[in-house]
Amino acid sequence: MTAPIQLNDPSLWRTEGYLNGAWTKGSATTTFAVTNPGTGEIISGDGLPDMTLADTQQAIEHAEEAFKSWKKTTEYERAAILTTLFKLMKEHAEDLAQIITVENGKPLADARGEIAYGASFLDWFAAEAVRNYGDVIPSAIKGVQNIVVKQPIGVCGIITPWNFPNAMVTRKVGAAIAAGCTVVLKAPPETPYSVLAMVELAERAGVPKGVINCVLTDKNVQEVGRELCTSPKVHKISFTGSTRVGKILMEQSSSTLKKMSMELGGNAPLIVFDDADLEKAVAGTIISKFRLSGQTCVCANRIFVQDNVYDAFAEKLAAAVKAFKVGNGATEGTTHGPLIHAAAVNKVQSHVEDAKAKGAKVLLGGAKVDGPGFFFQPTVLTEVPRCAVDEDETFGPLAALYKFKTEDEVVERANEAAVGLAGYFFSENISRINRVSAALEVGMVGVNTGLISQASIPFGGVQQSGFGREGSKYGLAEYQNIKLVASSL
Ligand SMILES: NC(=O)c1ccc[n+]([C@@H]2O[C@H](COP(=O)([O-])OP(=O)(O)OC[C@H]3O[C@@H](n4cnc5c(N)ncnc54)[C@H](O)[C@@H]3O)[C@@H](O)[C@H]2O)c1
Ligand SMILES: O=CCCC(=O)O
Repeated sequence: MTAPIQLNDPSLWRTEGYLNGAWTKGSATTTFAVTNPGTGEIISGDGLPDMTLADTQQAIEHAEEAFKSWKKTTEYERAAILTTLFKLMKEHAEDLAQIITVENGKPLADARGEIAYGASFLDWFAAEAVRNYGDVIPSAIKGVQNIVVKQPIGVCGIITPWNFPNAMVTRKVGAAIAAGCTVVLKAPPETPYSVLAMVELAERAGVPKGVINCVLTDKNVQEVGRELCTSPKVHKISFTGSTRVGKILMEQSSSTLKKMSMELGGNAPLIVFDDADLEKAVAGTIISKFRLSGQTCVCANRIFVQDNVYDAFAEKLAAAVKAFKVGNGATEGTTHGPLIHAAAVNKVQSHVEDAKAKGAKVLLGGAKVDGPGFFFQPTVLTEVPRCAVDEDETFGPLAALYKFKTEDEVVERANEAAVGLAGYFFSENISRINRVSAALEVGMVGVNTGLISQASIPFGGVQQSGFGREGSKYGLAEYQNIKLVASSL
């Protein structure tokens, strides 16, 4: 099938899975459709193959076979391939961004930003690969030398979400390749084309056959996931997605005691203290809350504002949100795109209705948008009481403003969530900045900023947001085993 959009390089629009260096439907007997959430139109023609359990088993075997030689490549060889892939991404950045927008819906400017972000992980891990240092440890046993080396863990099962269809792939696969691992990648059914385009570029960059394998499916996702988790040939699972699915994968992986990285859901608190610079706080809230129309795991979910600046902050925030241009991400000037599907729109609606029923006031928005595509009005609620938002991330464009009086009270509220991915606060008081940064029970804190994501930072959460860190100097270790070699001299 030809691409539904004009690409400079139409061969980036792949329509099959990828096993052992070959594009294939595998043993699929059915297909699944992909929808443009900005228009509601199906963009996948006759559909993509629903690959099967048998295809996954094959993919694992190919990855296991490829690992035998790939693990012996030098860090410099792997870094060179990652650098080539980085350059190819830059060269094809516009096509890759167009592909994201047509299947995910995000505005083109954001999609271009995601490609730059995604590419930065390849650049980062190319550099990390050649800094894969070991240790020499003083020995307590006379005549014995202790050397510690880091080795690739083996075949990795990688499961990525639709919200960053490109960057979640490069963040994981970049690290795996740098470490010397091979991978079986299960693409998200909502946004498979971005994943396939990256696999195509990886092939062009010289990634040998079997090192990256990609399974496509919607219908068989549970069987495919279970196989990745239970196969004794897979030594690592890296997952980004919901806490609900993360728990299933962890339970399934217990039979083989796999190493796991779990980047799960959040329910980020964002706190505006009365000593904040309100302009900074509004700008930070806009980026944190409304990035990708609220569909990032690090989006602010519960916005706590101190009582004596509450009205002023709410008014400024609503004025800024009113200026959004909501629409199809491919349309020039759109600042905020659709949600991924109708269920996502319904979830936002249910959170708004629940908050309203309990006493919240609608300052702006509050309703679905009629017409094609999956849109919800950017919404600001005030006087928000305890409600569904406290319990669950909305994953949509709803800014729920809670009022608080004291620092102690708000820190306790912020830490009530069972999850702990990101947290943000705004204050110009250095003592408070130190106290609150230390007190928030999250993996990542943004102070006077709503944007924290970069390749160089350890991305990840605590509690039910999962464990493991991606990117940064810690990211490579997720794909490595530490081995001691104690030798008699
Ligand atoms: N912490 C992070 O870095 C991060 C990043 C992005 C999204 N998320 C979280 O992901 C959620 C939104 O994404 P979603 O709704 O697509 O999540 P999801 O958990 O439903 O899906 C994520 C991926 O898991 C796959 N999947 C679903 N069920 C599976 C199963 N039984 N076995 C194997 N794979 C399965 C999906 O096909 C998809 O590829 C939110 O909770 C968000 O916070 C977290
Ligand atoms: O939504 C998850 C990832 C978002 C990010 O890396 O900033």
